[in-house]
Amino acid sequence: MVRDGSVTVRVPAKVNLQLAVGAARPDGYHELVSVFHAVSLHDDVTVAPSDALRVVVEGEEAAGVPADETNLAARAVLLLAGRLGREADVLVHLRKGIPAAGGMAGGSADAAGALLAADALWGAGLERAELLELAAELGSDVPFALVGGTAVGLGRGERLTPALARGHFEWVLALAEEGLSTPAVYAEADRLRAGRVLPEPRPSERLMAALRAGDPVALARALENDLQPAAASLAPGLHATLQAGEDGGALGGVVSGSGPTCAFLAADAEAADELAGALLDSGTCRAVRRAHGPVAGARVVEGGAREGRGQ
Ligand SMILES: C[C@](O)(CO)[C@H](O)COP(=O)(O)OP(=O)(O)OC[C@H]1O[C@@H](n2ccc(N)nc2=O)[C@H](O)[C@@H]1O
Ligand SMILES: Nc1ncnc2c1ncn2[C@@H]1O[C@H](COP(=O)(O)OP(=O)(O)OP(=O)(O)O)[C@@H](O)[C@H]1O
Repeated sequence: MVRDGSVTVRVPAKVNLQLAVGAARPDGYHELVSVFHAVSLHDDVTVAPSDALRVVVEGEEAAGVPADETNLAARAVLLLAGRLGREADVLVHLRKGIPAAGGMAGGSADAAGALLAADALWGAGLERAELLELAAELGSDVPFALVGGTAVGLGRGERLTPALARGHFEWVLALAEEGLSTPAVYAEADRLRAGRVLPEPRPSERLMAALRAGDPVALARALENDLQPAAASLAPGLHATLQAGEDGGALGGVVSGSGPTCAFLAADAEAADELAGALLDSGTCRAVRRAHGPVAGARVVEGGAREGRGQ
């Protein structure tokens, strides 16, 4: 939905190629090494002048997304307006293609998109570093949605360094019937690992080498996620989905972030199409999406004077 004076930003979903989770910190967050990878599944966030802050949510993945001030995109607009000392009098329109509570950072993507769109609409001209700082206040995954590509996140995931990566990867995403709550999955991981001495999370050398080489076979073998046992403990159907991906010819598969979406790597576009069909036929998921990565972070696609600003 585009109207006069509006700005639309496209924001990608993410898959975590590696998610190494350390011990819980005193602030309740876990120390991470998160290798983020932006994929072509996306949301479109449109911000337009209005008499008050309003939220409208549409699109094939709109179910379960709040259309009020608790929406992360609305919180982003309120945060930026507060920083600028102005009213947040805009209509925020979300077209959701990223599943909610799916482990693909859909809410974070919308927050990043709303920040960039409102910045452009209001002509605020924030520096990239300022936008990244506001993004980190909104959530650990929000800075990456601005940056995109493939990047390593440290700390609680918000301190980003671009990864040396080449090539283009074909993904098949298996979407689950029910979402999973991110805090609940971290809490389940703590419960499952109670009493164990946890090593400090470190970037996987073989994953980094696979990315540098642009080698999908090596990348598929290196996918790892410390939250996977916790996600599968809360959603036991994930075992069958992962097995169906393997049986359907995936090079490798992993639960994305806190789940329950499963991400499978395919050798090429043709293999990905076949795998998508096999996963759908398996009856182990609600829906299947094809995607490729890496793609750019949040970028203005309509309206606004500074297209591509987020990259
Ligand atoms: C699972 C991931 O998606 C992987 O990228 C992220 O770690 C989650 O990022 P997010 O949804 O942006 O998370 P936030 O909104 O910052 O935090 C939500 C909740 O997740 C848990 N959380 C999040 C990040 C982190 N490093 N440790 C945590 O324990 C905390 O319970 C926190 O209260
Ligand atoms: N714009 C939004 N899109 C989706 N969910 C939102 C949004 N704003 C708030 N929410 C709420 O946040 C919850 C988590 O949503 P989100 O889609 O970000 O989860 P996620 O993809 O699992 O997150 P992550 O991968 O960052 O852990 C939803 O269940 C919903 O109630």
